[in-house]
Amino acid sequence: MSAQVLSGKTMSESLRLEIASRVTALKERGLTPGLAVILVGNDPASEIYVRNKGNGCTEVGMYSRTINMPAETTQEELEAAIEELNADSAIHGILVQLPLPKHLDEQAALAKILPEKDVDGFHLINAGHMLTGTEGVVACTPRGALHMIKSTGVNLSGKEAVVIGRSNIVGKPMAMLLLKENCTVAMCHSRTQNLAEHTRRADILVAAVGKAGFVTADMVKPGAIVIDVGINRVDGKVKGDVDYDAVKEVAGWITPVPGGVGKMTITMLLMNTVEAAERMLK
Ligand SMILES: NC(=O)C1=CN([C@@H]2O[C@H](COP(=O)(O)OP(=O)(O)OC[C@H]3O[C@@H](n4cnc5c(N)ncnc54)[C@H](OP(=O)(O)O)[C@@H]3O)[C@@H](O)[C@H]2O)C=CC1
Ligand SMILES: Nc1nc(=O)c2c([nH]1)NC[C@@H]1CN(c3ccc(C(=O)N[C@@H](CCC(=O)O)C(=O)O)cc3)C=[N+]21
Ligand SMILES: [Mg+2]
Repeated sequence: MSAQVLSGKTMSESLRLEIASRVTALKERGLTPGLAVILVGNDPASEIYVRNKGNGCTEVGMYSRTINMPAETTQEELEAAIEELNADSAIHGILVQLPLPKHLDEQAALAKILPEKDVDGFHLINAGHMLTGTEGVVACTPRGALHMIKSTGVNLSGKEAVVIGRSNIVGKPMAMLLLKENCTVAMCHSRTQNLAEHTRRADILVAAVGKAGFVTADMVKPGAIVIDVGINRVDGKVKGDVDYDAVKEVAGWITPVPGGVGKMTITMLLMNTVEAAERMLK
């Protein structure tokens, strides 16, 4: 038996129709939702992501702006660009593409974004909402991944969830969302001993490691929900963190790369932006 494929493309199509109709409703009230992306330097992977975001905005009728800044931009210049977008009434969502060049302070830059315009959910206020389970902006990748997990219809309460990776942008918020769904959650990382013993217990396994083909079939419990967050460039192709062909013979559900979590991340970014615009009309 081969796993059911959870298509981020198919799920995004219906979600983007819903987003587009909410954009239309806002436009009828005189407000066009706007998303601004700040890109410092020219990392090729970031440029693909920025392009996909721009196309997504066009697809749902949103306004999109990309601010390209040179690699040698100073902290003061970056923060001034953020402040300008905070004050701009055409902009409802601000995203600072990470990672920033090494000389820049990421946390200080994120702290400058108005929490209401922080559509990434990376500001400390939104990170705090995530930790306390109160209402705030939920980070796009974990939000998209949870949507895919829920689409299986499996009752998550009491299930074993294992997240590999503990970054602030993926692993940690993903673990918090699964905890909120009453999963028993383990967060694994590079210091974890006997990783496969943890992953083999997982009813829900999320891989956010950044290593192509890292999760092999022997690490997966038969019938598990396997969510592949990884985006790795291998010989010019995009590959996930999961050894897809082998794992799909063991898992119950699996997400492809591309066309999986990455697609949903963009969709949830559009969702967070339309929600930010709606809050401004309330
Ligand atoms: N699909 C999407 O929308 C998105 C995809 N990504 C992709 O997801 C992946 C992860 O991204 P991100 O969280 O930012 O990456 P980071 O590099 O910030 O984090 C990687 C995590 O993996 C852990 N790790 C590394 N090696 C091992 C190992 N051998 N065993 C167990 N754990 C290990 C690290 O542990 P430690 O903390 O101990 O160092 C760390 O917690 C990347 O491929 C990235 O491109 C990222 C964002 C969005
Ligand atoms: N402030 C900030 N927020 C982020 O959310 C953020 C970030 N910085 N830095 C980089 C990572 C990476 N990330 C991706 C999102 C979507 C795709 C994506 O669109 N993937 C498609 C296309 C992949 C392809 O090019 O083929 C897919 O998987 O189908 C990829 C990668 C967001 N991140
Ligand atoms: Mg990182």
